[in-house]
Amino acid sequence: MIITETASYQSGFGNEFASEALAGALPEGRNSPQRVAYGLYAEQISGTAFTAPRSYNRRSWLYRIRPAAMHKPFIAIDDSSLHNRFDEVPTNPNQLRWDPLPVPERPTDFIDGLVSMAGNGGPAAQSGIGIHLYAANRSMQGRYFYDADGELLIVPQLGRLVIHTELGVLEIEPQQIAVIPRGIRFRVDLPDGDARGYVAENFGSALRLPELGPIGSNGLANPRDFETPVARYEDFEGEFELIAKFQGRLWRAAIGHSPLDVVAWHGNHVPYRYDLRRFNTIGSISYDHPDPSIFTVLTSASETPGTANLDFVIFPPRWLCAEDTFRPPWFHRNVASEYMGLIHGAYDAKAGGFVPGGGSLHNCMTGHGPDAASFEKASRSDTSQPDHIVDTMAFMFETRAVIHPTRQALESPQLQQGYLECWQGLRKHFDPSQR
Ligand SMILES: O=C(O)Cc1cc(O)ccc1O
Ligand SMILES: [Fe+2]
Repeated sequence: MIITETASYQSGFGNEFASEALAGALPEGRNSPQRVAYGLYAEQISGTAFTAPRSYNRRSWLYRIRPAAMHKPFIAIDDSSLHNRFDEVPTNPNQLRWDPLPVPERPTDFIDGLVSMAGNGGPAAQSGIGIHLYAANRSMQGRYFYDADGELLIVPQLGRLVIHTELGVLEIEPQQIAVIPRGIRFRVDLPDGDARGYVAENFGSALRLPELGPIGSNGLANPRDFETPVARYEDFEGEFELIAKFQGRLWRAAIGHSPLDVVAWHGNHVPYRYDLRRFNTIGSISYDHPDPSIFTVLTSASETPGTANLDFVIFPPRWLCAEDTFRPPWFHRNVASEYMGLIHGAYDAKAGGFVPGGGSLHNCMTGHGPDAASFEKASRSDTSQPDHIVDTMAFMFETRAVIHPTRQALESPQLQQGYLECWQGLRKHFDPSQR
């Protein structure tokens, strides 16, 4: 079943939201009255320690038809391509690049279509990230999912997703993103049939907006452009399945009703969406290419100040006008590790080979930068004229720890064999007699 009604949203990032699908379902003046209106059950979901500082604390109160505890036992699923085994094969320092996953031919829903490519840390330590791809062609039917291991940042590249969550419905298309908090149950419909994209599974602290420092009180991703759904509930009974991701593997339990039965809720542990085309890009208007941290949409802090567990960074359309400057990304090595994907168009540091739906991995201290063709072009361009970079939307999952590719990523037919060739044509220009 595909539901195409338009979803409704509340605007803002990290707010204390409140929403009810039935008037009067939200208790007034307390969270857990002796009896909740309409015969609902009250249930709290905590996304941070009870005692986390107020500015970090995340929790929501849900008023639902049945409590989350009502389901049959979980049984392990052994053959899933979604997992967190980041130690299966030695991690090599090579520059790696993959072609897009093909959209499957046999019926595959969002959960079955997930393939783990790489990651670091893990759910037990509650730090690090998983990097997964999905390629799917049908809606989840009678199946619901939650991830106890981390928050999910979903970045579609092909096809729309209609994400029905406990707290309401999020619709996203390529160039929009959705974040589903740890533990929140959901199912995904694919209104266009074919769908493909990227998922960062964040085991660490919840994503939040970066500090703006000297930029001031506005800019980058503006808080009011984040949208959280209004309450909407399903009152369905049937022989359904609840899939949990717990400690790196999938578990299945029978459930006799839809767990998306929350009639009203309030709190700040909430799903949200954001349109990357709304990003207010800030860059150099004098000289030099700045560090890519200026493109941070969302960040998951680690215990070390300024050193993120995960930065979600985008490279949107923008003007380049820095003078006497090599304008594309410079050659560099980074103590942090960089997984990149391409949502739309082309990336200005790569003339070929990095295609929408594909991915690249440049790990800690691995040299990378523009390919030979992009270097030659940009080092000769007329920098007295501005360049309008259009038709592009690349992104990076940048993380402080090395990103380990999974066995299935390294054995994948999509792994490009000749990626390093893109730098072999860089010519020696050095001539000590010519300044
Ligand atoms: O490697 C990349 O293409 C990502 C990147 C972009 C940029 O503008 C500066 C540094 C960086 O790592
Ligand atoms: Fe880089």
